[in-house]
Amino acid sequence: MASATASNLPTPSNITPQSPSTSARAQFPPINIGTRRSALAQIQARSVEKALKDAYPHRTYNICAVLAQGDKDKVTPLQQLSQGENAKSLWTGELETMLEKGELDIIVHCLKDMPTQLPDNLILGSILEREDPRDALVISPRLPKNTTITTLPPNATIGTSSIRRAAQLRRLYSTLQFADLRGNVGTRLGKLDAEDSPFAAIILAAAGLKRLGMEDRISQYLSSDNGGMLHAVGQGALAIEIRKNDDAMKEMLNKIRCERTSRACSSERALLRALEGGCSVPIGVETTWRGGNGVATGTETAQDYDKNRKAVEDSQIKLDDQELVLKAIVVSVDGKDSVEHVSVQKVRSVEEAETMGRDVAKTLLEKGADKILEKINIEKQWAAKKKLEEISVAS
Ligand SMILES: NCc1[nH]cc(CCC(=O)O)c1CC(=O)O
Repeated sequence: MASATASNLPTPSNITPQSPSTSARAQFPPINIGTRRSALAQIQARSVEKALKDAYPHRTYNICAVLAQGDKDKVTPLQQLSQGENAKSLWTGELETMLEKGELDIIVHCLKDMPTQLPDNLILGSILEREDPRDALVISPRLPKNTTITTLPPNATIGTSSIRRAAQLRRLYSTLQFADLRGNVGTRLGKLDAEDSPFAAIILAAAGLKRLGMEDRISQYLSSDNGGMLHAVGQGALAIEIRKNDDAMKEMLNKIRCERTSRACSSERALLRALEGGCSVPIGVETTWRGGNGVATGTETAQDYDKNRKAVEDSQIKLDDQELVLKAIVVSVDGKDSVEHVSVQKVRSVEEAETMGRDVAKTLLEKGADKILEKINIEKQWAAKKKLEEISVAS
């Protein structure tokens, strides 16, 4: 009889209790997640682990935090470190070797730190939803709380090792001074706050401060309409690097990617790739979305920024029908020469976004960015040559 047959089948009460996750855990090896060792890097890795866990709760995950070469050498100016063959793997070299060997399955990066060209057998597997991409002004605790980039004392020294940041600020605020400031976010804040600090303020990515829960240190959000600063390519977005042939991982990552961020950041990266800039070349960008019929967007004021961004993202207008606004600037190191361009366009895929980025690069070059970049490259070669001489004298 049907009922007798049915009662012979295993039911929840007569099988050995075993949750689906236990059996799956035995079946699948853990996913090894690589990251750098800073507090921020580890928070980022945990947020990716969480996103993966939510999407694939039956899998297990390990986070492996590795000390990068760029974190070890705190003396050589960044501009010189990013020279030659190994330039591109300064922050990611060790991790990439582990990924290639299969010791890791994914690496979590700040997209900003990822070179536009990856090793042959590795790819960018996924770009996650972007956090605030803007730069932020963080002032010394000795200055009045409402101090902004325009009300800093004359000749104030800004701590930053980013020539993109320094060049853009030199261009607009000629009295400001700049001094090298390296280390992870905590180190930089510590140097700003120290009794004998030479710095009146520093510039950091808002995303990093927000992820660290230190949003309250932000005195001013900088953007095209606020302080006249464009952020770095990919700033504020997390990216995952995987082995090119790891189809299973590609499939898994599809569940945690963000199409909007992928399109915006791909346009930025295509632009950078076409200009052949290394990480320290002064190229600033800003991508925002404009939602169809009159929905507000952009970067009108620091306060409106989040509101407008959310308004467009939550609007009924489909992503395909929204317009991507890509602003870009190339600045000479001294801030005296600059070329800007703004393009507004619907992009219906990552590929279309990349084409848009390349087109903007072409326009910038035609407008004179070629001369600015040429000069920077000559100066870089000089610095590299000097560094080589130093090394050969020392060894
Ligand atoms: N240069 C290091 C770096 N790489 C990414 C971030 C911030 C986080 C992000 O962009 O996602 C930072 C720190 C900073 O610039 O303040």
